[in-house]
This record gives sequence, structure tokens and C-alpha cells, in this order.
Amino acid sequence: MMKAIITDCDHENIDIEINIFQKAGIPLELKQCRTEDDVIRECQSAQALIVQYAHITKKVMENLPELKMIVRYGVGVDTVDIKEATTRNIQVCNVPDYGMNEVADHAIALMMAFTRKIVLMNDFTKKSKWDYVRSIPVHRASNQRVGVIGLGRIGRNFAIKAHALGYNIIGFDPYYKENDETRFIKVVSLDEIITEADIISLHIPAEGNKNLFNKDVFTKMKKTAVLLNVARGGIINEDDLYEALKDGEIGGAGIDCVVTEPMNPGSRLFELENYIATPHMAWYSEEAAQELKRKAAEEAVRFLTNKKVHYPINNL
Ligand SMILES: NC(=O)c1ccc[n+]([C@@H]2O[C@H](COP(=O)([O-])OP(=O)(O)OC[C@H]3O[C@@H](n4cnc5c(N)ncnc54)[C@H](O)[C@@H]3O)[C@@H](O)[C@H]2O)c1
Ligand SMILES: O=C(O)[C@H](O)COP(=O)(O)O
Repeated sequence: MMKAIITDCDHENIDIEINIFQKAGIPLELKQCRTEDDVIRECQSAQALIVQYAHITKKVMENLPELKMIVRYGVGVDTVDIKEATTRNIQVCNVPDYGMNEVADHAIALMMAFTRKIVLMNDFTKKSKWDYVRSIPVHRASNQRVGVIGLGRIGRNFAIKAHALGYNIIGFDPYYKENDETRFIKVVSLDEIITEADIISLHIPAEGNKNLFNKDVFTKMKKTAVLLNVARGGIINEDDLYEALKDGEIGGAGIDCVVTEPMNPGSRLFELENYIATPHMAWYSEEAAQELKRKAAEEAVRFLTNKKVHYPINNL
């Protein structure tokens, strides 16, 4: 008997998924696995897994003999051993197109929080006094150059929104192809973004980009520059970031994704007023969560009913 299991999911109401599976006549169960051993113990009978944070490693695959497919609730598949899955003929899929507006909006919100000094002045006004002088200098958006690194689905969306707000957009992506909607982007080298941008926003995968932003890069950036990361932890070297923010090598950082999540509440980065943190929530809105649940479930059902999947990560 065919069966799918959700290894773990923040949104415990799975009515959306259940409805889709019921229509296909396939049973679906929800577990809340945290460790590899939890997944191995709880998911023995599953042909398909839908996973949020659970790591689907070589050990997990070795111990789940029925497994034929894995769908990630999200864009990133860094928690799945793709190579091992491919060797074992296990189809891996993600949901690449579910919350692009939310992630772009989140980067815009972090950018505006710096441009308009919202977080700094919120803290100052509540703790100290009613005095805008503490915010000096604030610059007009049209006087700021925003460097977008990664011009894929989210990077382009962010660039369009930032352009509409009046920012000047420069961008870098070796695979970028201009279209009518994004003609305003001045494509430059990575080095030009690093040295010339007032704000740099990262929209690239972690794979292949580990520690792309490190001590050497921070020394080349403008001392007032702000770095935004709503992409993935690991792209920025966090020890080097701490030093750069503390020493005024760069102006600020707005960070949604870090190397170790959840982030250690005792992290010294939290002591810095020029570090703005959010807990990997750029993707989230109720609407995006519903879209994600629907698309992940539909993908699993397509596979289990021998239809062509829409979002294959590995080619089998
Ligand atoms: N914070 C969140 O909640 C959240 C939600 C969704 C996606 N993400 C992350 O956002 C990132 C972007 O997602 P996407 O859907 O736009 O991906 P995408 O695949 O559509 O675009 C990524 C782009 O980055 C480019 N790229 C790769 N390395 C580069 C480099 N060194 N320099 C310049 N360009 C480079 C690729 O050519 C590609 O065009 C991913 O890391 C994804 O995991 C985060
Ligand atoms: O669970 C998550 O972390 C969200 O779905 C976001 O994942 P993503 O960043 O890979 O889309």
C-alpha cells in the first residue's frame, strides 16, 4: 500500500495536504521528527517523505527501504543528501516558486530599516529621547546604489521592488539574462558591487558560495555599506562579519539566515546595534505557507501517481 509521511512541519494543521492526498486515495501521516533516528523509526513504511527541517542523510536513506521520493517544504535542499538520493534512484523535489514576493519584501524591509534607521531610532526613542539628530546621516533612496548578487527568481523580484522605490540597481549573476522587466539593472562585476554598493543584498544558493563574504571582502566594501542576507547561512563568514561590524569596517547587516539555526541566543552578534536579525522567516506569510503546503503535497501526489513531477532537483 502506497503511503506518504510528513517528517516534520511547523504548521501542524495539515488539512491542505490531507485534502490533496485524500483525492488521490493515498494515506498521509504527520510526524514531528527532529533527528535522523526519529525519521528512521517513524517513517519506515513511507514511499514519499515531505520534509521541513529534518535531515535526510545517507544513513536515513540506507534505513528506509521503501523510500522513492523526497519533497522539501521550501526552496533550499541543503538538508537532503542529493548525491546519495540519486545513487539510490530516489527522486528529490523542492518548491522553488512559493514565496518569492515575501522573501523579496523581507529584504526590502531590512533595507528600508537601515535606510530610514528604523530599528536604531525605535530603540533610541523608547530608551532615550525624542530626537532625530541621533539618526544623522540619512540619505535619499535615489542617492543609494543597491548591489543585487544573484538575479534568479527572488533577486530579480527584489531588484524590481527596490527600483520602484527609487534605488539605483547594479547586479551580478553569471547566468543572468536581461528581459524587459529588468532592463534597469546595470550588470557589473562582483568586485564592482563589493566596492561601489551602499547596500548589498544576497540572493544566491549556499552551495558553491561558502564564505563568499569574508574579512577580505569586508575591507573592500564602503565603510557605510549594509549587507543583507535573506538567502542562506554560510555565504557570510560570521566571525569576520562580527569583527567588520564592531570595527566599523562596514555599516550594518540585516540577516535572516545564519550557519546554525536556531541561532545561539548568546551570539555576540546580538550585542551589536548595527546587526538586525530575523529568524529565517523571509519566506513566511500565511498565504505563502498555504501555497507551499499545497505545492509540496501536489508534487508528492504527482510522483506517487506516476505523473511527471514539476520541480525535480535530481535527474533520474
Ligand atoms: N530566507 C528564506 O526564507 C528563503 C526562502 C526562499 C529562498 N531562500 C533562498 O534564497 C536564495 C535565492 O533563491 P531563488 O529562488 O532566487 O534561487 P534561483 O535559483 O532562482 O536564483 C539563484 C541565482 O543565483 C545565481 N548565483 C549562484 N551563485 C552566484 C554567485 N556567486 N554570484 C552571483 N550569482 C550567483 C544563480 O545563477 C541563480 O540565477 C536561495 O539561497 C534560497 O534557498 C530563502
Ligand atoms: O522551512 C523553512 O525554512 C522555509 O520553508 C523556508 O525554506 P527555504 O528558505 O528553503 O524556502
